[in-house]
Amino acid sequence: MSSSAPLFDSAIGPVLKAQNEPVLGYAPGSPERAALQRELESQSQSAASIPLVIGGDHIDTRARVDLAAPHDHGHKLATVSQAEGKDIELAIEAAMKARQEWSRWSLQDRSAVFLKAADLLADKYRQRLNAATMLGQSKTAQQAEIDSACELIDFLRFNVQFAQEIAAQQPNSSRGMRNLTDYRPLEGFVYAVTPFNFTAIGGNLATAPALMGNTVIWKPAATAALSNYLFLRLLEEAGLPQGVINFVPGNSSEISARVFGHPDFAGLHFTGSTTVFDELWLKAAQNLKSYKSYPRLVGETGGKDFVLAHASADVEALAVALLRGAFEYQGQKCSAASRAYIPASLWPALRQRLLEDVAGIKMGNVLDLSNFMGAVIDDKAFRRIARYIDLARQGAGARILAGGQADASAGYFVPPTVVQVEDPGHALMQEEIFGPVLSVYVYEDARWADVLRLVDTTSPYALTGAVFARDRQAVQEANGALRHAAGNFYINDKPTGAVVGQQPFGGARRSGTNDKAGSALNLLRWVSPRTVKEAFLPATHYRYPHME
Ligand SMILES: NC(=O)c1ccc[n+]([C@@H]2O[C@H](COP(=O)([O-])OP(=O)(O)OC[C@H]3O[C@@H](n4cnc5c(N)ncnc54)[C@H](O)[C@@H]3O)[C@@H](O)[C@H]2O)c1
Ligand SMILES: N[C@@H](CCC=O)C(=O)O
Repeated sequence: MSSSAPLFDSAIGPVLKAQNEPVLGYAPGSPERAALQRELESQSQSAASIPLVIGGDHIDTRARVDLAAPHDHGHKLATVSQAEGKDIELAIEAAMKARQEWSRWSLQDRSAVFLKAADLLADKYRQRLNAATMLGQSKTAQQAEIDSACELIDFLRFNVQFAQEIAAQQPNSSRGMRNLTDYRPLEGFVYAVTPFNFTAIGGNLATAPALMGNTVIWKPAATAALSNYLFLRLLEEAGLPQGVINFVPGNSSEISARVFGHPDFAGLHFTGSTTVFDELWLKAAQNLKSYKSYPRLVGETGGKDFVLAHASADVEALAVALLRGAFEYQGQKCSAASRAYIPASLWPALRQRLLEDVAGIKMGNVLDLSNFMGAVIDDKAFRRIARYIDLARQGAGARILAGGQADASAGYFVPPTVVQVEDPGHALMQEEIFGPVLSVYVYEDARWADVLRLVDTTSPYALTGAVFARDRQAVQEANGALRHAAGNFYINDKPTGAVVGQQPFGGARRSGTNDKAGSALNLLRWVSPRTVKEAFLPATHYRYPHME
């Protein structure tokens, strides 16, 4: 990197308009299916070794943990190096060193790295990253394609567009002066702590601050290390300079203690559970006075996402939305439909159609592409979900209508489970389960207004939600009454599957800071703008006209 590179970009060329990456279908006989199957076979042959990546060095540590396939836990996929205290100090040093040059690169030059990364992912790396996501996180071909290929490519391309639009926003200048906004990166490093469930989210949390000129410490979820490390290698191939993103899998608490104790900590880019985000926020607060600047804390967290049906809803569309919304990726999307409110008049027809479809769902090893569902991520998740199913089985006021028999003998399999509850305040209607469990409350049609209040007040979260109605008045009422109940609100569609550039994603209340991943709003959190005024003809005496 040259130190004569420009300090900031005020002159930006025409903004490149991003397009969403088309989703491939993987139908039998298609070239993408054959390529994916070859890659799955190749990655299944032997266990990978995943190092730390600090300042461009790939470091194998003595402390390591094994990573297994969730759908076949006897199959070891990788051994993952574990960062310890001194590694974190080195990673922070590397980030601060790389910052000196990276923060001076022009936005155009930084953008080129991420645009090249998007192109590499759309082509050479597409099936490699999809296969790693399928094997490591137990996604089907469709679920991997919309995540590790399309959503991640979209994040990379749209963020470049949004960053350029931000840079082009400049203040007015009047005669005798010029004014500029210099979109500086934060003065320090950013800590990206990422979840297991979306390879795209991991990639975005690390790259969005980097695009804005920051350097990053990336702590991936242990169970997503295979796909996340492969993405880091892709970034290296795209030309990301050493030390800009430092990859440190390892013990979360130990890593966080070092990071939050460092005076150059400038921002947290987190996605995961509400409990962990609370913990990290408190750590930052405890250390606040030791930081150079007030850190930016961005966290997208849990959800208890609803589907509310009005008596005018289309039953077929509702049934499909519930099934896909609740059970795709085993219900492990923060956006997953988890509580449903169904009018009594529709329930008999809906129940029949939903249970018939659920009975036809195929679940199993994701190497078999005919499966609709794989396994949940690990033993801890399996046990948590099983506890909720037991609550439904044993507690009064709940009845299991489908599923319920979880089995962890070969992989962590939890079948799609539908529970009907009598009490709309049941724990199954309030708490995030993060598994394939859909709780249904059936209400009297005439109590629509009460149900709107119930949906709004039952759970502390406010991430996604959907209303199904053909009656326009009902749509309007739900849209108004549930304005603060979801950051992403859907009308006659499932509450999952937000697309970058189309439905910017994030929720409020206990679902996070709602900084909308994959939008300009998020990128603005990673800059600390400086206003520059230059006077061409500065005043040469201090007196004003009224003094004459
Ligand atoms: N709102 C969103 O956009 C969104 C998107 C995806 C997932 N999620 C949420 O994420 C959760 C599921 O993902 P998960 O199981 O990976 O979440 P998690 O909170 O268990 O883990 C998230 C990350 O935090 C790390 N972590 C855990 N304990 C930590 C600690 N004490 N200090 C520092 N880091 C720590 C984990 O290792 C992981 O990297 C769900 O609650 C889901 O709703 C939210
Ligand atoms: N874009 C995804 C985000 C899911 C989070 O886990 C969705 O909208 O379903």
